[in-house]
Amino acid sequence: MKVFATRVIPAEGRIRMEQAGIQVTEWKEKRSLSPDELADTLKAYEALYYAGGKAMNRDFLNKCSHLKIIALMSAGYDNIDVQAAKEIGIPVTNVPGVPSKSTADVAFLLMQSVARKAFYMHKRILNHEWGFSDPTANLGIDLEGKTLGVWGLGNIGTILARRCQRAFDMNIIYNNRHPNAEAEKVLNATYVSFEELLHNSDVLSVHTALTPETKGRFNKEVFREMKPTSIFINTARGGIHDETALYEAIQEGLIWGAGLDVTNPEPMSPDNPLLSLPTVAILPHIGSATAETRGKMSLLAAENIIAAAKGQPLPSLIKS
Ligand SMILES: NC(=O)C1=CN([C@@H]2O[C@H](COP(=O)(O)OP(=O)(O)OC[C@H]3O[C@@H](n4cnc5c(N)ncnc54)[C@H](O)[C@@H]3O)[C@@H](O)[C@H]2O)C=CC1
Ligand SMILES: O=C(O)C(=O)CO
Repeated sequence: MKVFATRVIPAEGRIRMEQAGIQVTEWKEKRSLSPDELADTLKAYEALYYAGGKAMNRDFLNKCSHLKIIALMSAGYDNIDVQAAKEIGIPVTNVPGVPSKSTADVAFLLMQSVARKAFYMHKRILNHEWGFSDPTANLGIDLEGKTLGVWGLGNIGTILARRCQRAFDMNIIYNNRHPNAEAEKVLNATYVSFEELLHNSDVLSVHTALTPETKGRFNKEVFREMKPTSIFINTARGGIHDETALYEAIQEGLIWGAGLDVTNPEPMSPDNPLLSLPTVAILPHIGSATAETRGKMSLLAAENIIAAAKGQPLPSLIKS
């Protein structure tokens, strides 16, 4: 089988495929191929190893109907029209659960960074503005004993909740499509309505997929319902929050601050006013970016390709 990868992929995954006799070609340029360029390129391949790039809509998928598999090297699959792929007959796989711990760690990092204005303090040092002598200056907020609200208590949200409980003895509330009895038992977490989540969270962390239902959900009206001392965290997808509304909400004191690993669009412009706020911490979508995790993600994507080449059941086929 001949596989085309949309980016240079971790060696673990590439070597695993090569050992299985699969020929892997990687797109090595920094710019992403346009959908038309990618569709043209794929005429010479039987499988797509998607490690990032442009969104794959029905029109694109129609042009690639010969593919035996599209293997995503991500847990999220909002970048592809899975329903269209199913109708066209292209199986799509992802890497569920593999990036969870590393991504929860980034949410954990962001909430502490916002609470203590860490990114802003770093910028001040670079600007020769050390000036800590005033005891009322540079004040952050403590997380100990506060309430973490998780929107979407799945793989990542559950790990974050456990981290917060162990490190800061935080109380856990959550809102999900369905109550999660197992998590409630392990975390002593309480299921609440979306409105209660907004009203009662000191830190509100978003962990739902980006879907038509979650898109743009965190708008000005929603931020208005949150505590003025609260921290908004999003490591899921930038499309879930409205960035202008988020900036205004912090400026107007509707919420205390925000930590984002995902923005809308990506990359975020360096001129975005959010970057100038003391209680904001922004990272360039590095949730899963550790050597260990990316290696494991690349391996599971490779295992899906190998299974497709052998005509075996796919380890992590997206069913919906
Ligand atoms: N920043 C990064 O590098 C990474 C980001 N992600 C993002 O994180 C998202 C979550 O990942 P996982 O925790 O593995 O997914 P998951 O599927 O295990 O958990 C998502 C949870 O959200 C709930 N949910 C979905 N729609 C909802 C709604 N409208 N209202 C309430 N709850 C809803 C689901 O029931 C589920 O419990 C992914 O979809 C992906 O977009 C994932 C990995 C890395
Ligand atoms: O896995 C995902 O969905 C990501 O966003 C990147 O790891």
